[in-house]
Amino acid sequence: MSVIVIIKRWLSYSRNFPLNLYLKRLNQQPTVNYCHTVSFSNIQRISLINRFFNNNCKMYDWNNLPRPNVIFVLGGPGAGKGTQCNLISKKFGHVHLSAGDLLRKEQNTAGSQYGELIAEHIKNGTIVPVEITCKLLMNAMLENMISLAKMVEGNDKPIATGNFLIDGFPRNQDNLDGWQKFVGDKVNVQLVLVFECPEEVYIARCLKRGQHSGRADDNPESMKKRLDTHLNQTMPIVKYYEKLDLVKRIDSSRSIKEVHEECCTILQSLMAQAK
Ligand SMILES: Nc1ncnc2c1ncn2[C@@H]1O[C@H](COP(=O)(O)OP(=O)(O)OP(=O)(O)O)[C@@H](O)[C@H]1O
Ligand SMILES: Nc1ccn([C@H]2C[C@H](O)[C@@H](COP(=O)(O)O)O2)c(=O)n1
Repeated sequence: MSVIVIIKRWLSYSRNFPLNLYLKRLNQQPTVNYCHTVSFSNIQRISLINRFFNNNCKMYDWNNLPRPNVIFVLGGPGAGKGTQCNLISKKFGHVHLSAGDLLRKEQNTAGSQYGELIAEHIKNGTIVPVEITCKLLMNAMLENMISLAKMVEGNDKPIATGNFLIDGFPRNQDNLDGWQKFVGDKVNVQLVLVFECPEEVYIARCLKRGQHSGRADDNPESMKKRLDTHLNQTMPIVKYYEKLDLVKRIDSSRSIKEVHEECCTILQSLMAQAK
């Protein structure tokens, strides 16, 4: 290891000394460089994201990390977004972040100040304010970017770019506005995949899933509201991205395998263009 590399590592550590000390006190792994995967409690997450927003913590400034690629995944309730994201993620290595899953996790986190609010929105099929959802998404992206990034000797910046599938976002105008405000050009939105089925298929799938999912919204009452939200709030967002020529609509009433094959064709063509 050259002297320059040692000095760089020392500078990287000392620059983050207060944060490292803080994490050490909490028996957390200190964040010496970009290669560490760090797991934070909920309160630390919020504190870190605040630091990021205030741009106080250089370690977590996205300007120091490669600009990630994002594919948004939209579609009605039960369209198969989660199922297809899992398959894409296994085949192509994308990191799958589901806005709904992040919100449910936050809702179930003991002591979360947002728990009740999130529960109410989920039951009513309405959309949680973007400040909460965007913070959860950005924090999850940042954690993944830090663990994905690779420092190369002699290079000041890490090189590995994150490829993210963001499932169930942006769901309405508030989501879109918040995304533009907090994230904007920090990421490269490559594509919006939209999974579509006839309404009766959405309903049948969610009600069947409701027999074992334990979800508070897989019932006929919540389904009506979720479908209404999808039609009146999410579809205008799809139209917005259509004007930017970023949308691929996929008929997801077919078998899981058939839908996956179409996704693979789309992703392969995207990757060929990106080369
Ligand atoms: N192509 C398909 N054919 C039949 N069943 C499917 C298909 N895709 C998904 N499913 C089933 O439908 C249910 C809903 O799928 P999934 O959770 O992937 O949808 P989703 O769009 O992520 O739903 P939500 O937005 O409500 O979270 C699951 O039980 C899943 O196994
Ligand atoms: N951007 C989002 C995504 C989800 N929610 C809430 C409201 C949804 O009905 C619920 C379930 O999401 P799903 O698992 O179907 O993607 O979560 C939201 O408010 N904002």
